[in-house]
Amino acid sequence: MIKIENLYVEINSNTVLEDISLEIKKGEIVAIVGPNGGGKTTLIKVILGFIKPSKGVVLIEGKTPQEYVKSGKIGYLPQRSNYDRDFPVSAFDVVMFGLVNSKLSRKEKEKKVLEYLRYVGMEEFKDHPFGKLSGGQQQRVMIARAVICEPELLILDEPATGVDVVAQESFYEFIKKLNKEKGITVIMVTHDIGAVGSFTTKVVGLNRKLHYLGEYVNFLSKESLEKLYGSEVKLLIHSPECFTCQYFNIEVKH
Ligand SMILES: Nc1ncnc2c1ncn2[C@@H]1O[C@H](COP(=O)(O)OP(=O)(O)OP(=O)(O)O)[C@@H](O)[C@H]1O
Repeated sequence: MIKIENLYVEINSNTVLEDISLEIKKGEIVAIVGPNGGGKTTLIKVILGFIKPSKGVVLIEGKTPQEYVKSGKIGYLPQRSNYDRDFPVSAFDVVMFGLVNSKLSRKEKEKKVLEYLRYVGMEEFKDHPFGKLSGGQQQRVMIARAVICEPELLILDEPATGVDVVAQESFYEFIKKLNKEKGITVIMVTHDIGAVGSFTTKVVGLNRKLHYLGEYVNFLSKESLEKLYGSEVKLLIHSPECFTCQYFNIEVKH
């Protein structure tokens, strides 16, 4: 679905991405990880057609990102901001914004908004002021807005920032469900590789260059982590039940 070849991006004469080549197939869930300033957001902005590469090729379904974006097949959830708690829009209105370019009638749009609010488990909050919802609830509403136009590709930039651990878990479950039921390809920038690793098909480790491309289980080796984050990296294990512990047969002592 996405083909990136020898991509270079320069911003203010600084090379932010250097010689990146990778492919993403339809139906994958891809995690982009790496240290702060490593170029993760820049890479997704290139895929979204917001930033033009200085060199290299980026094709989505054989089209340039700019052409592909015009087809309306990308849903995008930018990095979470602190929404104004008094901003007078309801959860319903926020999801409706996702249909701004749709040719459906008003009635059809309303029906679809309710359907998507139900899908993300937020129908009962439809008339709630968006700013007064919790962080996890706001993210669900924002996801409904990003997917209501039925995209083929969903791009999420640190979607679980500021969302508590329990809400994060159900949020990631929802992403998996979207991928499975609607066949949406998902690209996600994240700092919490431990939480998403078990269901990603591919990990992209970025620190200006492509330091890692492959499966999550191999990513967790000391070498690949040090290569990406430097020699001081420490692996923090969350609980004995976590996927990482089970996979590597790590015993957790309290
Ligand atoms: N508009 C800009 N003007 C100047 N420099 C920029 C701009 N956008 C990005 N950069 C630089 O490009 C580099 C990569 O930034 P980017 O936001 O892609 O990193 P990131 O991996 O997403 O970081 P983080 O994890 O902190 O969100 C950084 O050094 C950043 O300072």
